[in-house]
Amino acid sequence: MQNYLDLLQHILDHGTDKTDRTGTGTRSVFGYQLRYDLSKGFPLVTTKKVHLKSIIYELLWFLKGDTNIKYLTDNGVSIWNEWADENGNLGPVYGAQWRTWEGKDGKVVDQIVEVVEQIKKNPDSRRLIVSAWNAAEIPNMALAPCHALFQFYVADGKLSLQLYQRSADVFLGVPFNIASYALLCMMVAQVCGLEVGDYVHTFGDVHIYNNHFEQVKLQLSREPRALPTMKLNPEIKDLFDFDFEDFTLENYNPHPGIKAPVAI
Ligand SMILES: Nc1nc(=O)c2c([nH]1)NC[C@@H]1CN(c3ccc(C(=O)N[C@@H](CCC(=O)O)C(=O)O)cc3)CN21
Ligand SMILES: O=c1ccn([C@H]2C[C@H](O)[C@@H](COP(=O)(O)O)O2)c(=O)[nH]1
Repeated sequence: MQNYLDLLQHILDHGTDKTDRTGTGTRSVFGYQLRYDLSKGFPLVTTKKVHLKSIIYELLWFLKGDTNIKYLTDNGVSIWNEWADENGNLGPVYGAQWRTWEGKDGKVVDQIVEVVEQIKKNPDSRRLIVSAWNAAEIPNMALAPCHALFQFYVADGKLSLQLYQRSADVFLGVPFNIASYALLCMMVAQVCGLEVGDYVHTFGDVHIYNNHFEQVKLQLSREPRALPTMKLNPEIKDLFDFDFEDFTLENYNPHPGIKAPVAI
């Protein structure tokens, strides 16, 4: 994960200090790209301990089309608590747009089902896209989608995925986002009978919050370690059949965790 550390250093060295919606302030750059060959290990940051359990439950929650935090909190995951209303609702965030995007005349599109079907039937398609950026619905969401759009690509029997993230909290959010989409690529590859290719992560405004500088410097003082391996239960042939128990992370030996406040 040296390229993640290079991104932290690049923002420190070349970023612009900007105000932001949360009132915290950030140092930010616009436009950057990370790439991981998923056959070479699972891209989980090793220079701090990352809580994979939260990442897996959040991804399963997106895939269910769920937008209420109850499923997360029932499983001990609190990362969305600050944004939910008194009933636990977040409005039509990721899960709703992925599974039940509402179009004209009440037509509902299940983007996940459709994209998996297209990967199987029409792997050379250049339209293998899922978008969470439903402009008309954004005012009803607790937070506008940060990981806004992703695209699959099939070549030489391998499935790649590229994410466009319009806004990225590089210390807290990005380690989650990288692992989450890498996992999604592996899951979709398995159910489509493909090998894994590259995970490509493209950023818009990628920033370090002003109250994360010390944590970032601590991370930059640490040496990255060998990547862990992620094993999926090979019996699972349908994307919606994955459960928490179907994921096994092996050989993850990170440096200790680093706490940081989240900007709300
Ligand atoms: N400012 C901000 N950054 C984000 O990364 C972010 C948001 N807001 N809002 C929506 C979601 C929620 N996400 C979050 C929220 C909190 C953590 C967090 O506090 N992580 C800690 C503890 C992890 C845990 O409890 O599992 C960490 O050390 O990684 C991570 C991602 C990602 N998103
Ligand atoms: O998955 C996520 C979700 C959110 N973030 C970060 C990016 C920004 O720091 C905030 C969102 O604030 P906006 O003003 O809406 O841009 O949350 C993330 O990194 N990853």
